[in-house]
Amino acid sequence: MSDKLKDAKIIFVVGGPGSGKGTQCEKVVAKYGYTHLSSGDLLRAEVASGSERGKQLSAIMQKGELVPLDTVLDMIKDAMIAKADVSKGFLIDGYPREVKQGEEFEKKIGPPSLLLYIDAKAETMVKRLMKRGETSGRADDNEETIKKRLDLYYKATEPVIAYYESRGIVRKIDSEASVDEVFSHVAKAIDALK
Ligand SMILES: Nc1nc2c(ncn2[C@@H]2O[C@H](COP(=O)(O)OP(=O)(O)OP(=O)(O)O)[C@@H](O)[C@H]2O)c(=O)[nH]1
Ligand SMILES: O=c1ccn([C@@H]2O[C@H](COP(=O)(O)OP(=O)(O)O)[C@@H](O)[C@H]2O)c(=O)[nH]1
Ligand SMILES: [Mg+2]
Repeated sequence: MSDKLKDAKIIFVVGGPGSGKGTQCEKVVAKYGYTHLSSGDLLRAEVASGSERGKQLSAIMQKGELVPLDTVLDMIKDAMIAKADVSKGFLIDGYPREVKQGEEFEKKIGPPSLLLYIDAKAETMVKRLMKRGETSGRADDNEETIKKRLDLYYKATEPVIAYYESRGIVRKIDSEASVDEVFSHVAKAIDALK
């Protein structure tokens, strides 16, 4: 476990593609001043840098597959350490994507105190992502890749929720309602932490 991060408050934000993780995290940042780290955003920043590693990542993400665990975890850890002294807490958005990622995170960084499970119907997620794709410029917001991301979510990521449920830290948030309505439930879950 990392020393600098040993007392850090950690919240995992897990949900399908387009469930609204990023949207809710922004609102948490505004209200609570937490540090928002989206594993997908970190990876996209690496791609945008044009580095050799970024090129490899881009190919994987374009297919909707998962990049190697160590790559993502190192990026998250570096970003957390950079903020450790000033952060009130960390929102880890879009990670863990599979149980193994959660286990490795805890070994290298520490345990989460809450897992926000942002839940929407598959149909809703597809609709939102197709709409977002009109303006997002994200190479993976297209019908074919969305389908693969969804399949992988159900196969690899849903088991993550069951894994943490047994530890009693999962709060399931229905994200079919309006953004503000959903946020009221997110805020309740965070307030209960203190
Ligand atoms: N009605 C409604 N729409 C939402 C809500 N949250 C997000 N959306 C819409 O759904 C789209 C996807 O939301 P994001 O926050 O980008 O979803 P995400 O879970 O971060 O998805 P990835 O970036 O693919 O990880 C956005 O463009 C929003 O317009 C919500 O609570 N209610
Ligand atoms: O821990 C992660 C997070 C993201 N990704 C890759 O980045 C893409 C976009 O992830 P993001 O969380 O932004 O979007 P979502 O999964 O919600 O579509 C995924 O499809 C994966 O290819 C990954 O491999 N590991
Ligand atoms: Mg996102």
